[in-house]
Amino acid sequence: MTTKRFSIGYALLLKKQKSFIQDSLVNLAKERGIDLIKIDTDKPLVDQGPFDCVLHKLYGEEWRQELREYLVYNPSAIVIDFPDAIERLHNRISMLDVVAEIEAAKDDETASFGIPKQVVIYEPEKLKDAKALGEGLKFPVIAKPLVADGSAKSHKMLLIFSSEGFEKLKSPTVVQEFVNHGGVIFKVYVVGKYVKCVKRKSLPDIPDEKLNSLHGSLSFSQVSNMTSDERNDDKYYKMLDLEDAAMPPMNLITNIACGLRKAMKLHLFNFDVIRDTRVGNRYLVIDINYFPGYAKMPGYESVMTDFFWDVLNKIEARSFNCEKELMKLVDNNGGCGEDTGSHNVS
Ligand SMILES: O=P(O)(O)O[C@@H]1[C@@H](OP(=O)(O)O)[C@H](OP(=O)(O)O)[C@H](O)[C@H](OP(=O)(O)O)[C@H]1OP(=O)(O)O
Ligand SMILES: Nc1ncnc2c1ncn2[C@@H]1O[C@H](COP(=O)(O)OP(=O)(O)O)[C@@H](O)[C@H]1O
Ligand SMILES: [Mg+2]
Ligand SMILES: [Mg+2]
Repeated sequence: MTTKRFSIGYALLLKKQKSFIQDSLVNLAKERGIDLIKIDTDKPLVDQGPFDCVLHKLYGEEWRQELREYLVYNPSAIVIDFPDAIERLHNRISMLDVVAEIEAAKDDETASFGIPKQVVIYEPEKLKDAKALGEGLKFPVIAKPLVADGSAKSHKMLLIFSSEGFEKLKSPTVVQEFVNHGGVIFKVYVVGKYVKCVKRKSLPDIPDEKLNSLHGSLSFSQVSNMTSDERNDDKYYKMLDLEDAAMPPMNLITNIACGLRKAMKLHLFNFDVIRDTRVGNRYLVIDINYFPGYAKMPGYESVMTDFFWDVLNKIEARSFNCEKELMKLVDNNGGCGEDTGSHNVS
């Protein structure tokens, strides 16, 4: 008896291909009857395959059209994930708005979650002092580029201690309250129903007493991805032991992960969480990333292969079908319809 083989076409930037498409993943998937095949982005997608599934981290209207056309000619194919759903993660305001959508229903008695106070500034050059930021925001703050499109620029942040620090801001920016969190962030990787939380080093706390002596701003980028050499240069990181940091309650993390997954209609993402040390049992979501660096997740090969298998064997089918319905609605009406199918997924 021959068992059916499946094919997954992947369209990823070279950097992502190098980190994600490792031999260990390709071989494990192959053993489970799944062939991972590179999509040639210089050729029309419809001329390639046929693929049972398309996995991608590419953006832009042209690519969206290619996916649409592919589904017209291959109506049974599955696209992970739908570009319209990914899009909200390219803006640091719409990205975190979704947390409020799931907030009320999911707090439990022992811990709560939310997002830090933040405002969006479209013309930062006109910003003179913190009062213009409105009620409730106080120094220090972090300025983050509004656009989170994966470019190096979109990861460049400024930690601002006083009004002079605003002088450096140029493009539309989210100004977010810096929350002391013990120098540790929790990265929660979501792959379909699978949820994995890991600890990473973050920015050090800024004690109130120290704030008076700090002025202007300090720039930084992708702290949690710093190499150990970079960190070893810094005495704060030498002192900080990740092992000592307590993990957040797993039921809270799983609730947030499931809530986000359903609300965003996405299957592949991670989110960064910090523990507000002023409160202790309050957790703040600060960042959500589409298709993050899964290869850094322990045992990523089997997690991804299990997910692919579930998708291809239609265990995850209803939520994907829902996205296809949405795609039709977008085609016909230029807008999104109601979510009808993703709530069956736990
Ligand atoms: O490259 P990696 O493995 O560090 O993964 C990056 C992610 O790191 P993480 O898994 O959260 O530690 C990274 O997460 P952060 O934004 O640094 O929290 C992003 O997801 C990044 O993608 P993009 O630049 O926003 O498109 C991810 O980059 P790409 O691999 O998608 O280019
Ligand atoms: N509100 C905040 N309070 C304290 N630290 C923060 C806050 N927001 C971000 N950080 C720190 O800055 C880092 C980068 O911010 P993040 O929003 O995750 O951007 P990126 O998309 O570049 O990862 C985080 O990993 C964390 O170390
Ligand atoms: Mg982040
Ligand atoms: Mg990010």
